[in-house]
Amino acid sequence: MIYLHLSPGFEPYGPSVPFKAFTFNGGEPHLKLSGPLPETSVLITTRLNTFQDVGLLLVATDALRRAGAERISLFVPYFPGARQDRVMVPGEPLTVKIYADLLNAQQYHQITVFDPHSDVTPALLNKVQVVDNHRFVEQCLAQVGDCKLIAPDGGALKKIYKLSEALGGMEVVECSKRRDVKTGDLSGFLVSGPDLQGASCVIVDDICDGGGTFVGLADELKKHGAGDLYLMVSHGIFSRGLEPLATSFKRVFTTDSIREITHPLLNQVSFSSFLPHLSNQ
Ligand SMILES: O=P(O)(O)OC[C@H]1O[C@@H](O)[C@H](O)[C@@H]1O
Repeated sequence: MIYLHLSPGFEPYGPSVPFKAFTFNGGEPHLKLSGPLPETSVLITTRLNTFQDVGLLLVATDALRRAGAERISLFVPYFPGARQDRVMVPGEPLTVKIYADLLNAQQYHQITVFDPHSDVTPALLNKVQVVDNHRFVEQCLAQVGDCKLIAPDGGALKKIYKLSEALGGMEVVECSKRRDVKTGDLSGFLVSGPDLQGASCVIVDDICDGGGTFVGLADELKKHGAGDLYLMVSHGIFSRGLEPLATSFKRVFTTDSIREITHPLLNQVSFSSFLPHLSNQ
């Protein structure tokens, strides 16, 4: 097995394929392998945040096949469009299916995704392997100590109970989002379950985008007497930066599935530490 790392930061574990990638002045992605392939089995690792990233992946896949690769697998920790996994109102696209169809057409030997937003992503992909968040959360919890797991909404419950079981039965606090009946906008949270007085709490979710969900939930947990608050999200988009989270959370944990970030509030776990476990796929 050899690697082709399309995104910086997913450090090679074992031999990797040298290549040069660039974008033509007109905006088209291009890539050239720097020599013959030493092996026919290749694992491509990549971040896919934009259609441009997908374009580079497709040209890389084609270049590998033309160079003799027979078994190409893909590791794409953050699956793009995964939140647009249903058409809520007429006129919307089903974005996750567009990406899934494009990748399925490449006939990868296996596609590995990390903690996808919902079951729709793996359902749409052929030959998919899902890496759950258990190892990531366990690694982060070692730095936090005794705490309760917070499920931010009903959709997160199934996953968080599996996580709790994997971690030896950690206590789960169930929360649910309250929405304005007219606009559907988030208006607050309901927190139910054990006494939180002075307890350290860890909110676990798949994605932090703007962070509004978690700041709102943190406020509610504080009203219930919670102690130190931590946030663990598999995919850190942080579209408003980390600052809005700084007053609510003692520490934020994420992976480098979206990009590499350095911030005093943040602990970032690199996928380079997970890649060894994928090398036999
Ligand atoms: O409040 P922000 O960070 O924008 O959004 C994060 C929430 O939006 C959902 O898709 C995620 O699963 C998470 O619950």
